[in-house]
Amino acid sequence: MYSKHLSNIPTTRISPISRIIKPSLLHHPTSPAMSTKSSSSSLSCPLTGNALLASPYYNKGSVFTPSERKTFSLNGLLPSLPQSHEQQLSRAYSQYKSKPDDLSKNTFLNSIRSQNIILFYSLILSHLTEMLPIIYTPTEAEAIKEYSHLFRRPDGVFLNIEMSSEEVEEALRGWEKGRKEMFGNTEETEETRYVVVSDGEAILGVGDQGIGGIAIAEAKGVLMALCGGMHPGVVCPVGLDCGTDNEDLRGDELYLGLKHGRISGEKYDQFIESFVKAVKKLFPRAVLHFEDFGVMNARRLLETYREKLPCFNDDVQGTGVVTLSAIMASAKVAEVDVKEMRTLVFGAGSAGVGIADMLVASAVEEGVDEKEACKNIWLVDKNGLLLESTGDDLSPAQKSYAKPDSDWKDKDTKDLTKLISTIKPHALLGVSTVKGAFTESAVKEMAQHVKRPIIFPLSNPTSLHEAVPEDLIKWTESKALIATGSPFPPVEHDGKKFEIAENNNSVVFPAIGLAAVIAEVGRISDGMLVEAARRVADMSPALDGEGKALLPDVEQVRDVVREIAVGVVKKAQEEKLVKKQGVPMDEEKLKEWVEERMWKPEYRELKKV
Ligand SMILES: NC(=O)C1=CN([C@@H]2O[C@H](COP(=O)(O)OP(=O)(O)OC[C@H]3O[C@@H](n4cnc5c(N)ncnc54)[C@H](O)[C@@H]3O)[C@@H](O)[C@H]2O)C=CC1
Ligand SMILES: CC(=O)C(=O)O
Ligand SMILES: [Mg+2]
Repeated sequence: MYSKHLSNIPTTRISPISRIIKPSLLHHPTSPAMSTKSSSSSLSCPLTGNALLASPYYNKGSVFTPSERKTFSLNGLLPSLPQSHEQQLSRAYSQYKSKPDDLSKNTFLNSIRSQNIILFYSLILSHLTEMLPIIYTPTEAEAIKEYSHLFRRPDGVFLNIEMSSEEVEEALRGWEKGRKEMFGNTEETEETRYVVVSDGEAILGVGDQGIGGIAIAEAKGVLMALCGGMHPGVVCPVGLDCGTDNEDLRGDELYLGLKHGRISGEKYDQFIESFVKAVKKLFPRAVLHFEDFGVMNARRLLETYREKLPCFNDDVQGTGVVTLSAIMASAKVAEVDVKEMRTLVFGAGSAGVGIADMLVASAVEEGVDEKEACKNIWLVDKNGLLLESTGDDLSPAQKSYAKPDSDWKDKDTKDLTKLISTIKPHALLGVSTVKGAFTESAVKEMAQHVKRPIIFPLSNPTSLHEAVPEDLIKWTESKALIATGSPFPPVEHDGKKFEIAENNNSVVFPAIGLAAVIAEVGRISDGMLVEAARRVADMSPALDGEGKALLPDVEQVRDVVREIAVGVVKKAQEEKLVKKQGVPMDEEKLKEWVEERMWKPEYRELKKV
């Protein structure tokens, strides 16, 4: 299945650097980013001398050619001998390796990003499995906790709740002006196309990180370029500083954000409204990505803005999509019909309800009645199973899943093992941030009722996983079908190897974002999201044999992203949501069209403006 989708991609023009970067990333050495015209191999550069060396977008460091050194007044500003991109990568990699721990590696890579984006992205793409956990979960969570201590230079827009709507607009306008000055307004980076925003309240499982939350917006923006092929110059990270309830941060004299408690209610809503209005006004073709908002806001904001502009909540919808795809793949392996599956979601917060909703959306697409679909999903939160009697304490989104109390009279609604014994779920999904919550007794109970227990401990970072794969394999005698929120190495058991899929929204949001941007969709529909999940499930390696991962390997993320993006654009075409003119209808042509719009981190010859 996997190869069916990935085989017919033409391999063309392999540059020498293909020894380091996968050939599939080098198909279009001169590819444009967001433009419909193909660009020439050169790039117009408005800068010279030290200003050029200081620009991460044009800087090539030791790779500047003799003629570029002459044209751009660089002679004397660099050591004499020009080197190749490969040599530069090799030097950067040995510097990276010399760093003593993961956090220092994270700092090192971010420092490269602020010096030279081609080097940064090409280095990571050549060591994706090794470096993704350093720039993303789990290490990024540590970096965010230390944000105010590690801070060197800002990247993105810092907005705070005390700003008037005029000031919010002015700050975003200032960002756009600086961006245009930097790029000299080239065709491929004409305007901001993707805005990632976080208010820092629920960061990667490590809670309220205040203004440090801007770093998750940066990291997700980096993944948009790295995995999604969005030109890094059209991505705008935004941090919304609304105060913090994290006492440690407030007590830290180096903390860089507002030192009062979080402001909520009307003032918060007005602040968000002025931000979204300014985004719509200043970046009319942008897609807005919400990241790591608190449980009281994530869903609510998505519902408020979903019909007003193309926007997306990654924790709710991205997690929902990737989990749905792993469930679809597991269902094929376990030979159960997804529509009939019983699912217990442990942790009924943003991610938990998002997953439940995606399961329902997919069942509805298959013709199942929405209420019936909800009956097959049980949500458990810190006070136990969600019941109708808990009504007032439940959010509107949670209420659809609350079970009638009459069905649960005399039954335990709190203990996980007992819940499993009553529900007999096919799938158990953990998004609770409770380390070790999937105990041996709970897992063994599950394995008594279904042939292939589908168990996904998805909480991040790694230290918060509800169970570790090794135990799940042992407790179920290798029957469990597993996916985890952060990466895990394969498990060896009884002489067999079991690959563990990383079920992280990073596989899907770059594709959904890319598709939404290049096709200029009016909104992001449930149909588009379900199609994204189907595309990923069709590429599941687990369909090719026992022990293989449920989800595609991270090393193939670019190819996978392209396939998903094609599906999403096609669905948007069916639903008449595509505003961009001339988007091909034919699948093969569409594939090429998407590929041509994926930015790749390769040096281009610089020419004077
Ligand atoms: N793998 C992935 O792609 C993603 C993973 N996550 C992870 O999922 C976790 C949850 O994230 P969010 O939903 O955004 O947070 P959230 O705070 O909205 O939800 C967590 C929920 O777990 C509940 N909970 C706490 N203790 C519990 C207990 N003992 N039993 C049952 N439920 C309990 C909380 O009351 C809350 O409703 C985090 O660790 C996050 O990093 C989130 C998004 C994507
Ligand atoms: C992966 C992600 O978005 C989270 O853990 O919040
Ligand atoms: Mg998140």
